[in-house]
Parts: sequence; structure tokens; C-alpha cells
Amino acid sequence: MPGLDASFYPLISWFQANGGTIDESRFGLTTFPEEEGGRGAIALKDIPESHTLFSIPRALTLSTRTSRLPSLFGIDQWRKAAPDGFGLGKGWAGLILCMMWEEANHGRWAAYLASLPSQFDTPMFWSDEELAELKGTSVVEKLGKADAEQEYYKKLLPAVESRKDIFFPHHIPVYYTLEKFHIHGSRILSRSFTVDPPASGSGYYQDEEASTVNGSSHAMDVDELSPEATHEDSGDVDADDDDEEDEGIVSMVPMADMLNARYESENAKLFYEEDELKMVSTKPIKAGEQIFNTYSDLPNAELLRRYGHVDLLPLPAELGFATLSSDSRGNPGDVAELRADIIVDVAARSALGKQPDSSNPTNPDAIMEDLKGRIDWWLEMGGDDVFLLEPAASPLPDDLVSLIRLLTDDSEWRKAQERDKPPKAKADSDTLTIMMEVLEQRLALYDTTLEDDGATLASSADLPLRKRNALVVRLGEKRILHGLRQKVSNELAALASKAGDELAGGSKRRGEGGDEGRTKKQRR
Ligand SMILES: C[S@@+](CC[C@H](N)C(=O)[O-])C[C@H]1O[C@@H](n2cnc3c(N)ncnc32)[C@H](O)[C@@H]1O
Repeated sequence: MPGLDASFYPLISWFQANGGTIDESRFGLTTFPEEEGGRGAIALKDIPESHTLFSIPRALTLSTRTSRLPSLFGIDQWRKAAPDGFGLGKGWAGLILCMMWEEANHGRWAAYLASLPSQFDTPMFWSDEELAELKGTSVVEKLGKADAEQEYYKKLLPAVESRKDIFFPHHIPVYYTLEKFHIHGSRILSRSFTVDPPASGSGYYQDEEASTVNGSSHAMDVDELSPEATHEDSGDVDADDDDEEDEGIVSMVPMADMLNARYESENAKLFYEEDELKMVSTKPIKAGEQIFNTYSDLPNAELLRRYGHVDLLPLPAELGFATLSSDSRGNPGDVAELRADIIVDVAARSALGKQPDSSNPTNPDAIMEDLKGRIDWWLEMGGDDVFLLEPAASPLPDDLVSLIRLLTDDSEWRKAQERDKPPKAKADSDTLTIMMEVLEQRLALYDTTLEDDGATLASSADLPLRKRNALVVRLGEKRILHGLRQKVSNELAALASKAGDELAGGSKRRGEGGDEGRTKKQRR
């Protein structure tokens, strides 16, 4: 069992001094090896199911509702969009500003904030060279670094500069920098929980005067949290003003965020009660085992983007990956994303290669214009522009087959418009042939092959962490794409052999001189 670690004492004593309770006989914090999550929670003794490991008073969660800052700043100014306010009720900028201000002023959460990591292995912090290892994966385009920086320059910094009485100028280069913005943003991304808003009232922190008027003794008296919390990174904390009271509140939840995650290993869960949140075991946990609170078994690309780690476990045989590469470990929850623009490209090339007729112009611009019309129609009908390919799925998702037919079959496109309904998901040989090409194009986005990646992972035990994690993400996606390509190829072969049989059967029967081989038309 890893040794108990004195570096956690400041966090634990702050937590307990502020009303948090811990079953210290059973629940401990320790440092596991990096690949098992680093700092995390451990069972000190056997823990039965449904046992409360620790509890957190609602007021100890940190959000835009519990920090004093939005009230101090003025809720109207906080929420209203520019030029009347700073739009801090939407997105994460408001919570980030609360975290910055609490840290700068050594507020209630100072000891908690000091215990949080300031360095991350999420790709947001990778160099260009490291990011190049992720080429072809869905991670890079979702980093959103530029959008985050817009939030900093357009909302947060103007708000800070507008109130020298709250944000002291000498604090700005220390606590309100772009670097700090990314650090707090990454803390939110990797450890926040989304909780339901108060049932009544605005729920923002009530200052002393307001509390007295309301008869409340502290901010959280007006707050009420849901019985469930999830790690979440949806951007809109408060959404539209009208909806604000119904939206979940992104909150930092001390102690609950010390638990690591691993695919299908969850053994504890956070529950809400009237006045507190409780971390409760969901199964018996043996002394020495890690206590996990898993965030919905995400694929490795998402784990890496949000949390900076990947799951590398033995893969179940039924996924059929055993023969695909020399390293058979990965994340059973992996998926590969396929963007519709690859399908449009392949459809355009296929249209260019066809014989012209009146409805199938060969002019590349006209073809692109025509395809744009089809894809716009598809999106208006509620279709997706990104498809999730799963290992255990039947060869092709229905909506993907439907889109391929819409884009490549002129009569299906006409019928779809007449009926106001996308084509049926019929995977005929034309559709499967396009799908093969789509998968080839998708695989061509990577610089390395599946075989190379499998061999590197199997043979290099000491790869740098970021390089290794990028490799694991690529490998997981490629396994799915290769597996799917194999299935499509098998289906094409089966269709070809069926067509061959039918043809052979037909000519045989015709050769016998009977009537059976003739079609109805021939008979007539
Ligand atoms: C909710 S926090 C858990 C506490 C964290 N280990 C700490 O030191 O504060 C989530 C972060 O822990 C790490 N982590 C969680 N599960 C992991 C795992 N299975 N393997 C590696 N790192 C993990 C990742 O850095 C992730 O961003």
C-alpha cells in the first residue's frame, strides 16, 4: 500500500475546519504512480458498500454562487453583455475570475486553491512539436485555446480593469494573467462538477445586509443542489438570462476532486443531501485499493483533452482488436470521429468521375455547389456533421449510410426532398464502396500507421508521457477505423459473391433453355 502523505495535511485540516467531515479510519489521500493517477484516494481499511467516505457542506463548494465576488461586483454588471456589463454569467470566465479573486485575497478557499495542481499534461499546454503527435486525432481541433483567450481579453480583463477597488492593480500581473486564466480553466476542465441551481431566488452570494433581510445566515441557505453531479465542460454556465435559474452551476468541489478515474472502475459517487454533498462507496472496496469516481468512461481522446491522461487497459477479446496491432492494450470506450467534410470530398470526387448527364454536372464548382445544397439540407433536417464510429457497432451507423446515399445518389436526393426525409440506411455496394474510400481518407490524416504505433507502444517502455499518450489516442482511433474497414470490405465481398451467384444461377438456368431465368420484363 502506498505510504500516507503528510503533504495533504493542509488540505485536510482546512477541509475539516470548514465543516467537512472525513472517515479518517477508512479514507486516505496518497500518491499513486503517475500512470495510476498520481495523487488520489485510498481505502485504509476494507470499506463496505454505501459507506460515507466524506461530506462537504454546500457552502464549501466554490462557484459563482458561493463566492462573494459577483455580489461585490454587482450582479447586473456581472451578467449583462457588453457594453452594459461584462457577460460573466456565461461560460467559465466568471468562475475563473472568482478563483483568481479568492486566491489574490486569500479568501475562504485559499488553502484549497493552493492544493490544486498548476501544471497540466492536457494538450492545451503542449508545444507545437508535441501537438504534431496528435495529427489526425479529434483532439487538436477541439482545444479551443484561441476562443479561451478571447474570453480573457474580451470579458475578464476589461472587468478586472474596470474595478480598481476590487482588483488591486498590483495584483493584476500576479493573479489575473492569461497564464493564470489557463491554469484555472484547466482546473475547472479537469475537476469541476456541474450542479443544479437553487430552487428559488438568484442564488448568488447574499452579502451581510441581504442575508439579514432574508433571514439567512450564509450564502448557501438560498442554494439547493441536485442529487447528482457530473464532471462537465459545457461552456455555458448560466446560459440565457431567462434560463439561468434552471442551468447547472459549474462548481469546484473540494475533496471530491481528489478522486481519480479509470474505465469501469468507479467505486464511489457523489450524492447531494439537503445541506451537504456526500461521497459514498458504491461497492465494497478492499484495504489498499484506489477509490475512483469515474467521469462516464470517456474515450481516450476526450480523457486526454480534458484531464491529460489516457486509459491503457487490456482490451476485451470481443472487440476483435487482438490481431490488429502488436500492442493489445487500450481503452474499451474508445471511438473514432469522422467529419462529414471527408464524405463530401469523396462524394465530390466520385461525382467528377461519373459520366455527365443533365442532373450530374461535371463542372467542379457546380458539383461543390450541388453538394453544399445537399449537406445544408441534411443539417437543417437535424443531421450531424460528425459521426462517432464505435468498435462494437454494426459496420456503419445508419445516419452515416443515409448521408452517403444522399450525397452520392441523385435519385435518393430527389426523393429525400420530395418526402422531406433522408434516404433509408441501405448499405448497398455503391454506398459501401464510397465508405471504403471515406475510411481510407480518414486514415490518411495520420502520419503513422497502425502497425508502427502498435510496435512503438509495445517496445518503448520509457516514452515521454505526452508522446506516449498521443500514441495511445492515435492507436485507439486507428484500431476502430481498421476494424470498420475490414467489416466493410467483408460486406462488399459478400455482396459481390451474392451477385456472382445470382448471375451464375441466371445464366445456368438460361443455358438449360427453361423459362425460370427470365425476368418479368423478358416474359412479357
Ligand atoms: C479529479 S482530479 C484527481 C486528482 C488529481 N490526481 C490530483 O493530483 O489532484 C483529475 C486529474 O487526475 C489525473 N488522473 C485521474 N485519473 C487518472 C488516471 N487513471 N491515470 C492518470 N491520471 C489520472 C489527471 O491528471 C486528471 O486531470
